[in-house]
Amino acid sequence: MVAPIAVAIDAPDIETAARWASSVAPHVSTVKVGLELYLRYGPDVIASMRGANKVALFLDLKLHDIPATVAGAARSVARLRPSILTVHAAGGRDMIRAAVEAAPETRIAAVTVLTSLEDAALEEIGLRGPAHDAVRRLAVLSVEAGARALVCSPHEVSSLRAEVGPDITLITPGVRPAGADKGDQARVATPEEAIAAGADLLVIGRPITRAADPGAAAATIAAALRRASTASA
Ligand SMILES: O=C(O)c1cc(=O)[nH]c(=O)n1[C@@H]1O[C@H](COP(=O)(O)O)[C@@H](O)[C@H]1O
Repeated sequence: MVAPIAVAIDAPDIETAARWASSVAPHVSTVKVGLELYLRYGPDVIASMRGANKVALFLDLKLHDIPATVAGAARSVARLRPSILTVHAAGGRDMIRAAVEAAPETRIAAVTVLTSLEDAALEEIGLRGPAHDAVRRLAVLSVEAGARALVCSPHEVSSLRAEVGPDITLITPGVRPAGADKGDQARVATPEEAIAAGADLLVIGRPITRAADPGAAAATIAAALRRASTASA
């Protein structure tokens, strides 16, 4: 059984991306293409990720603009049939709704507060914190605007679940196996903690892609999640 993990394929070139995708694909449900690859290669990178891999495609463009522009952008990429497309919740209610209406076949995921930000950073940019409250505010607004998925850190998952119910997909980056380098992530937890908190899909990049063998790293995390779910059953 594949694990509910979206591997962030943040690779510098399409050859590396294709190699990482095919090595992790047997172990995970999803691969995520973000700005680094999409801005360089556009739709070609999506085709290359799909290739022979039977994985869902998560397109992480974090759209954030006026509603008409976001609607146009969402319409442009909807024809690529990504299973998930991200927008920034901070773009506001009308912008989120515009994306949802423009891409009805795609699950629009609203990014609440980036997992790289902690409370001091929120204060600096003038977003009323603490992070936990800002995430809740943005999540409620996003769901009211029609978003069916939310991106938050593992720290906010259990309270968001209580707030938005079982039908909204909760996606958490900021995931680090015990002992792994946090890098630029601020609000982090282990894969087991994120799933126990109620996350539906874990976004994991560098702990897998920067390992000597990305396929083995993905398999190890997937096995740890299976063990944790058997132990809690
Ligand atoms: O939307 C995202 O996927 C996202 C939102 C967020 O708040 N934090 C965050 O790290 N991400 C993405 O998740 C991935 C995390 O990668 P690693 O830090 O390497 O595991 C990157 O591709 C980020 O762009």
